[in-house]
Amino acid sequence: MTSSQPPLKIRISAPGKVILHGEHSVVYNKLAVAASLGLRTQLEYSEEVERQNVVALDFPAVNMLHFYHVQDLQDFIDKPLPLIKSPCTYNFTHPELLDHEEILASIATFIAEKSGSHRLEANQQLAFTSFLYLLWAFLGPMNIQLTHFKLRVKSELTVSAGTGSSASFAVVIVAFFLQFIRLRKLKPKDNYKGFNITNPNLESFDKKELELISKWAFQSERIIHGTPSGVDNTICTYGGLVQFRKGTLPLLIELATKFTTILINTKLPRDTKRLVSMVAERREKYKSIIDGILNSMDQVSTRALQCMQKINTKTLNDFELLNSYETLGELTDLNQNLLRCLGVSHPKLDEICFVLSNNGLHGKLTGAGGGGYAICLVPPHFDKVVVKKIMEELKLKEFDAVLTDLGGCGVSIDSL
Ligand SMILES: Nc1ncnc2c1ncn2[C@@H]1O[C@H](COP(=O)(O)OP(=O)(O)O)[C@@H](O)[C@H]1O
Ligand SMILES: C[C@@](O)(CCOP(=O)(O)O)CC(=O)O
Repeated sequence: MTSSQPPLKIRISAPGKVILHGEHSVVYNKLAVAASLGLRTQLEYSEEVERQNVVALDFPAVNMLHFYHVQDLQDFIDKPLPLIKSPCTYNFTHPELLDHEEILASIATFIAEKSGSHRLEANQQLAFTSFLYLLWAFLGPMNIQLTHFKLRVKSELTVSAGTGSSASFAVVIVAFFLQFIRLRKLKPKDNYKGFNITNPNLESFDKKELELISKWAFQSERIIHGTPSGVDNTICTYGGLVQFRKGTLPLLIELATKFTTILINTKLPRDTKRLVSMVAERREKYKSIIDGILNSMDQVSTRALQCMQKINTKTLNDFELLNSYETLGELTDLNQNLLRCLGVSHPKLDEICFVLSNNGLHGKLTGAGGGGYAICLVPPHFDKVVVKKIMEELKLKEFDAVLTDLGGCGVSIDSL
């Protein structure tokens, strides 16, 4: 991205996530329990490209391969960054100082002017807006002359299905800008605040950097979701198992035990923003009733977390293990019914849960609902032949079903 230095290559990846308990209620400060997935989003940045003066943005998950003139992007990031305080107080460690709405308005104008011939679809527009937002926020205040590059972000996750594709996308882009600044040893322009990078290890991010990545990915989630709770960007940054309550520090739990799940895709698209605002409308109309449901969800998350933590200690005997999984199954049924009361289930999700319960397992939707994925924990003692049979039955009903373990590692800098 900068001239006069050897071409750079960077690879970053981040996991997707599942919410085990607490979707929707987490928006109202209730407890959520989420885990990362083995499925990841991968970013590849390369300055070894054939076309000079051209920036290629390749986001295959949303069918977007666009080319822009380097100078157009340079002019864009050289504009004064809209801030709520003076530039001398800002650098990339202060996302809270951005004038979010003003930046989005400038980006919308830029996209309208420069994307003339490419008519962007809604999912492409959101991805591109998020990229430009982060590009400007990180590199706008830096002394930098952009040159040609190619940025490709591919993903093993299904987009818009509740497994955190947007947070995972945001995390790799943010982590990339941070890594780029570290490798290029960029310095701020005179009118912006200086900063110190204290982590000497260029192959991983330290605690402070991870905090920053999660914070910035939250900004991107605001663009894509409107009013995110913050659970998705947290789990996609840190990986493992996360106990999350809005406004408090997330508690990270390292998984010592294998938690196997079946993930079942209804293949029905859904819109998180719409589902979250639908719950808000329902709450407005039936406040005390919905608050009762949200409080029950908080209790479900608390009990489920206790159970998982017990299992994670690896000290339970067979009987205790069986009991803990039985409780987890009952809590899953309870939560699915509560989510149904909130209006975020779907007949296809209910059908999946019915197939599972008919065969001795328990399922619930995961993420915003309305379609997307259902999740089902498989106890270690559960008959593998029955699991196979269930998966075949689900496939016959045209659902996609995969077995996967929870707890992939968080954002990582991958070797080239
Ligand atoms: N790999 C990706 N590449 C580009 N954009 C992505 C990618 N993954 C997600 N997005 C963006 O995030 C949006 C999906 O967000 P959302 O509906 O919250 O789904 P999810 O529940 O999977 O996070 C897409 O419309 C797109 O704008
Ligand atoms: C419904 C909600 O709790 C989870 C949304 O998850 P997803 O977008 O479906 O991955 C919203 C949020 O936490 O911001």
